[in-house]
Amino acid sequence: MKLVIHPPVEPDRLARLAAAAAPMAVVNAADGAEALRHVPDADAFFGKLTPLLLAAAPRLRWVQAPTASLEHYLFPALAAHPCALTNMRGLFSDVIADQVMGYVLCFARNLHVYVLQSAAAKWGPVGGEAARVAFASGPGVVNAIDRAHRHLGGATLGVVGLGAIGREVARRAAAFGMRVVAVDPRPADVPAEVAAVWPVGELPRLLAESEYVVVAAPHTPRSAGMFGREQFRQMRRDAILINVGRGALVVLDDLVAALDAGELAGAALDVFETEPLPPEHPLWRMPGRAILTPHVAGYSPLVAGRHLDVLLDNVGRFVRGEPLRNVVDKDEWY
Ligand SMILES: NC(=O)C1=CN([C@@H]2O[C@H](COP(=O)(O)OP(=O)(O)OC[C@H]3O[C@@H](n4cnc5c(N)ncnc54)[C@H](O)[C@@H]3O)[C@@H](O)[C@H]2O)C=CC1
Ligand SMILES: O=C(O)C(=O)CO
Repeated sequence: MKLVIHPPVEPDRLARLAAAAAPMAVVNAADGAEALRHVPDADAFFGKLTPLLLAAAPRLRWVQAPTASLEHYLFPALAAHPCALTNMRGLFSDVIADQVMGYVLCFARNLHVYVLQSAAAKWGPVGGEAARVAFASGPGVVNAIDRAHRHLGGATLGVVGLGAIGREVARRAAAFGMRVVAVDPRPADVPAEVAAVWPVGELPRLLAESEYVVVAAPHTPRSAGMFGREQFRQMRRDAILINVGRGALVVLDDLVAALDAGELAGAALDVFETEPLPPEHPLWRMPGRAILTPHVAGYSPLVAGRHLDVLLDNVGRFVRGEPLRNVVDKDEWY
């Protein structure tokens, strides 16, 4: 048996992989040519399999993708191939959900605006001039400053894609007292904290009800462009869109137009149609309404170890003929 790795992994990871794979041979291919020389008798592949490599690998029974997302790894010939495909989903769900709650808290409490004001030594509550009053609220009086600062308790958060990330978001949001609803074509292990899960056709209902809409779905042919002007018009005018799934799901020109038209109140994006987001993009000039992070929601010191654990676990399972972890249902993607 043979496992081909390409692009190559670092020597310490290779040593651990080789130990887990024994007696399967492991080839850490330095370049595409070396990978192509070795795939004809490969049983397993880890890394970026290309259509050329797949066509040259008649014995392949397992492909492990190095990411959770598959738009750069899954192509029609691989989707039609009988080999098992596994991915890295679930490794960063907790830390991504933490970041989502960070966005939610920023918009609820204007923290991102106060960070900008702190840098400029500016005192002034969002929603009004309060230099004259220490605490603006009075008994029974709801003023503009009150209205500009939101309660999370009782607010509705809609999750689009109730997978590993979506479920962690749901648990955290519920802990803040939020009501959580979701759409997902194949919901599984739905947490008790989720009030309702609907099919994707019910997206307009989720958009109409949610103050916060969290996109945590993969980029598939069906989800591309899922959020355009029509969907923004279905959102509440005070809604915040949060995208930690994939950039291709949200049409950014439409988002900018919708923000300008006041069809929604703000957006927090970690992923973009084009990464890096070009410096001339209008979203960079919407402070207060847009929080932009450079595809970092999945980073933490724990993730590299979890990544290696999945790889070692799956290599061992493959050698022993046991069911693999994180098997992808290719029909779900194509
Ligand atoms: N921002 C970042 O750094 C990261 C982003 N991601 C992205 O998040 C995505 C989700 O990751 P996980 O939750 O771990 O994956 P997962 O596979 O556990 O969950 C994805 C969920 O989305 C659902 N889904 C599929 N198509 C849908 C659609 N059209 N509408 C609504 N739901 C749909 C699936 O049924 C599944 O329940 C990944 O595919 C990846 O693109 C993943 C890791 C890091
Ligand atoms: O694994 C993925 O899909 C990622 O986006 C990692 O950051």
